[in-house]
Amino acid sequence: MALAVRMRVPCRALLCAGAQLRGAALGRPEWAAGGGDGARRFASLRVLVEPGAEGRVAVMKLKNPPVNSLSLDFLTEFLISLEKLENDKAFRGVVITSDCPNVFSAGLDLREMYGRNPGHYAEYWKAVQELWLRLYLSNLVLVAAINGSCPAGGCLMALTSDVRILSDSPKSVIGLNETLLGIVAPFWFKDTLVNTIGHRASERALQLGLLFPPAEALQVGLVDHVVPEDQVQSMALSVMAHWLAIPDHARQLTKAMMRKATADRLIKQREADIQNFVSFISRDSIQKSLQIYLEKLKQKKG
Ligand SMILES: CC/C=C\C/C=C\CCC/C=C/CC(=O)SCCNC(=O)CCNC(=O)[C@H](O)C(C)(C)COP(=O)(O)OP(=O)(O)OC[C@H]1O[C@@H](n2cnc3c(N)ncnc32)[C@H](O)[C@@H]1OP(=O)(O)O
Repeated sequence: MALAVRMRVPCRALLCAGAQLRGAALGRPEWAAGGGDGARRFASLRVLVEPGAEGRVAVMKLKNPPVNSLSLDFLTEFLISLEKLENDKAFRGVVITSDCPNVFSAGLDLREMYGRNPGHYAEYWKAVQELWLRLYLSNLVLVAAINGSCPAGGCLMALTSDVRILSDSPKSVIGLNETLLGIVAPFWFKDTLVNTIGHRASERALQLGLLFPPAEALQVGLVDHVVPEDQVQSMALSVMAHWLAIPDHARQLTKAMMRKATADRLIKQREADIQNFVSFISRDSIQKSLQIYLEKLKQKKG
């Protein structure tokens, strides 16, 4: 069954309309409701949304195999799902987790940033900005249940949550590793990290492109809890219950007070940030770095 998606904000409507057009062009239904409580359970190709046990909490499962890279299609579907949850007053909190084994998200999809044209880079970057803004300023309580590797854009996504739970596994490394790819984390990635772990720790982590293993991630404050893999989800729900005990209006105003100035920095210069990205990513030297990195990823297998 196709579900209608109502949009409140014009620029979001444009982004989402784009996704529906892309979906239609590919000849597939964009949304399917399922289960007895179909109004509350919905899925797109790449994002599965299930109500949590108590109904006030939804669990969003990222399912863009093999590594949940943040492709344009994925971002668009994720944003539509989030919008639906924000608009449904029954939901007060969302747990974000991965449906792909051992990987929370591999971050931005390198194929969206390599060998494309400037128009594509601009469209892609706008969607990345939108993801960050919508998550960072969300009125919902967001808990990231990080059940695997969480580099770069995956880490950024997790950093927008109110709480981060990381699985205690050697694969579960987390950090902004952009410099290792020969690229530079944008200022709003950096701001989000600084707001979480402070200036000095961020400077070191960003310059060295550090990917922190669980114990170090906990120590530096990048995550709030490290638990065995099979307890990530239950821990996320238990932390969520704690946060939901606070009246929404007071918590939401406090969250906005803490985060608005950071978000406003990007909002005020969104277009310039897109142009920066397009000219940076289009440079021959950057394209070369991305090519080498992609080749390294492929060679890892052979
Ligand atoms: C002055 C400056 C101004 C402006 C700057 C503006 C912008 C620049 C900054 C842009 C910001 C970028 C942030 C990012 O998120 S970049 C992405 C960084 N991500 C990574 O480094 C992670 C790479 N992946 C991995 O390390 C591993 O894949 C991972 C540990 C996640 C999982 O390992 P696993 O062994 O399970 O899988 P693999 O065999 O490695 O991968 C499976 C296939 O998936 C492909 N892959 C992996 N990651 C990505 C990705 N991010 N995008 C696209 N594709 C990816 C990989 O190549 C394999 O493909 P196949 O070989 O099967 O075809």
